[in-house]
Amino acid sequence: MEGGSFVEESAFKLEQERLEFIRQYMSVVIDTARTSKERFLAKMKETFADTDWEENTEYGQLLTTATFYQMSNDEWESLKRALPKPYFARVDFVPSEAGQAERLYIGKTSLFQRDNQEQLIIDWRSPIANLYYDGRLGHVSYTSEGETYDGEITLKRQLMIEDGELVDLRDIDLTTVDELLQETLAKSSASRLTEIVETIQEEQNEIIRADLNKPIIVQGAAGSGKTTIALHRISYFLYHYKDVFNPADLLILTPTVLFMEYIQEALPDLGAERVRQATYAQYVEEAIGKRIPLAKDEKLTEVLSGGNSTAKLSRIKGSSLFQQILDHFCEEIKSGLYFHEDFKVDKFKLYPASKLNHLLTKEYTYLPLYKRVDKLKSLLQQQVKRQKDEMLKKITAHYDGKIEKGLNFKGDERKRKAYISEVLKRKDMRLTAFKDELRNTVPRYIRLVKKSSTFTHYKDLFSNPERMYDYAGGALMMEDAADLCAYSQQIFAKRKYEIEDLGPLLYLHAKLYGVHPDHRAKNVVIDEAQDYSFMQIAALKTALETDMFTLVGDLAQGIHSYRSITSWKEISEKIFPRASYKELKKSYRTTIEIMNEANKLLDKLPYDFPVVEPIVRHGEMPRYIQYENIEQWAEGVARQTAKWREEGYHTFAIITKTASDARIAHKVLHENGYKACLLEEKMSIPKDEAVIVPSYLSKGLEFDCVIAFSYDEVYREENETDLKLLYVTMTRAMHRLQLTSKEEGAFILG
Ligand SMILES: Nc1ncnc2c1ncn2[C@@H]1O[C@H](COP(=O)(O)OP(=O)(O)OP(=O)(O)O)[C@@H](O)[C@H]1O
Repeated sequence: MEGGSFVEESAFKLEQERLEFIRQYMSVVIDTARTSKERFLAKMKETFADTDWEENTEYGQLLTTATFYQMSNDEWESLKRALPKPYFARVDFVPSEAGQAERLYIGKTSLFQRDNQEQLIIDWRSPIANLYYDGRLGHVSYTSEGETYDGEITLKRQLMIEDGELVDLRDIDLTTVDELLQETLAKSSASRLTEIVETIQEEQNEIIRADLNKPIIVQGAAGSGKTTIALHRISYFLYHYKDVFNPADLLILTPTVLFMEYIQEALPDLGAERVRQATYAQYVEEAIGKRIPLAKDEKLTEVLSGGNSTAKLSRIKGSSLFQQILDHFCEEIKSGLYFHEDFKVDKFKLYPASKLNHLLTKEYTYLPLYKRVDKLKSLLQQQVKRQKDEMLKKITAHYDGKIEKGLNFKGDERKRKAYISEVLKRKDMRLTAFKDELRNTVPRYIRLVKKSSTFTHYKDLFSNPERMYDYAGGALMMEDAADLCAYSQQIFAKRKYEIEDLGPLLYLHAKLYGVHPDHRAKNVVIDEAQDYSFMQIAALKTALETDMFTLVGDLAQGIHSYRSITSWKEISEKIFPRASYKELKKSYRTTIEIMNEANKLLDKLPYDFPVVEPIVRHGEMPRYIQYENIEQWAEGVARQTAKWREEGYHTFAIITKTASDARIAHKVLHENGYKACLLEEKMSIPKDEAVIVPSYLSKGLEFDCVIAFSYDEVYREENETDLKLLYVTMTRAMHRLQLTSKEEGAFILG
């Protein structure tokens, strides 16, 4: 323990004793959770053989209640996980009403006494735990189940526990800077995202605990904890709705499979391992139930080399205007479904076409288009069933009447017989035909409605530029409509689609067929949301039939802005009008020196991005290095990373502008005997090797030390995407950053 006044020492000892007891108690609870009472008692005696626990009635009582501890498997698992570090903070709270001080120990999972519900450890997600994150010493209040509780915090203590041992404790008063946060941030990264429950900051806590029944949009600076906070919000959500919500109904959308791997390890710690994860493309395939072959996405590379003639077309396909176009298109598809003939069985009119059309267009509007047709089909089937006997009766009565008349016929006997036999024959034929109709009329009638697949309709949309122009209602130039159609048809001809088609395809599918409930999610978290288009997000909302979204992103890192959003305004106004909007301006990842340098790039962007405030943590100044030849560069990398390793850093990345320089870096390092792994979209990040990664794939990731590398490709100030990519590159570094290039000025700054 550091420091060492008498008071601190005795406090330390008391905390140590409590920790020891709680850990023993937890072990017993864990071990005996599923065993019988007898075994529990034996185990208890054995465990506490040397403890004078019977003397202490409080502890004695506590132990006997452990036998009644009924736990779910999940609780049991999380208790096991919590054993090395059962809690991390203590808050002493004196409620205004009862006046009795409560000692609240806050941990990752709760532990309570079954008989009197006393909380031995309070889950960080519980309402009262908010006192730790939100409350200062002195008067405070918190809300639980709609009720507000007032009181006073008399002590707020951080407890550093490692492998079951209390290592240090720190009391926080009004003036204390958060040393624990500083220490945590100074540590080396593990190439994996971790939970941060001990050091969640107030601005982050507000987002985690924001109204769970409302969508939320978060604009957060690079390294402000967006991904981390989004995962903690999921954990908070699952905790609060654990009795009613299945984690599999929650979906996290990540930019790449690589990123999925990156966040994977934080999920179990947050009790969110069963949450679904997918990329947008994967999800669309699942929702539509078909594989969608995608053309190689070379747009970013084109943009970076100063081109991309199709950027405008990408933007159109992702815009709210395109949603309007698709809505008009669906209207047209709908009018193609109108019934023109009345529905009849035999000679009986069971449903006039006008009534069916009314149901199709006015009554069933809550259903996707083809689902309405399915509903009409079952309606007609029911109608047939209901009226069958009546119709049968009428047909029979008709012929029976004729037979009756025949029987009474007073003329030629031969003619009478022939007449009756003819009537009987006709009756027989009609009844046979009637039975056949009963079975087949509905399917035959419904078959008049021509159904086509989502893909067929989608391709059809691009077959007629005039029609597209009309749908746009003056918001699209004829020339653009023609380009859009010609360009898309060219891709379709190769039996491919492009990324930009995914949103419209999902939207159209949702409108025409709907998404099966098994493939829907009730709550969605989108990370790197700035890289999505309006259309992609609108399609998701329509397909999932919910607006329960958490969107986190950073517009300054919007490297696909030629096809994605450039402001949150339209998203919040047109898609999520109920959403709350929050901003995170502090960066927890990077040192002041690195952040200040990266901030210079924001100034050069044509937007009003706020300057990012780094949390006070100093490091070395980023270094710009010009190498003479590439072999010399490779040697430098080997030397530098070895030095960084000696300084205690573990994760290193060589970040290039695009894949082409990444391949060069990989080749030359390999030839010079340096082991580094070239990261591609579908790989996971190795833990003990430096990685080489193009900037756009490095989004969301972080490394202790970053070497930016430019060989053939330089960053140009006049190109917005270049500025953003360099910003992404620089903000991946937690502690050290070097920018290495063949040419001077390759990194705009320096
Ligand atoms: N309150 C905190 N306590 C400790 N560490 C934190 C805290 N907030 C964020 N961090 C750390 O800061 C780093 C950045 O977090 P994260 O990756 O979630 O940020 P981000 O906003 O998603 O970044 P980017 O937009 O650059 O991808 C992580 O290492 C995370 O653990």
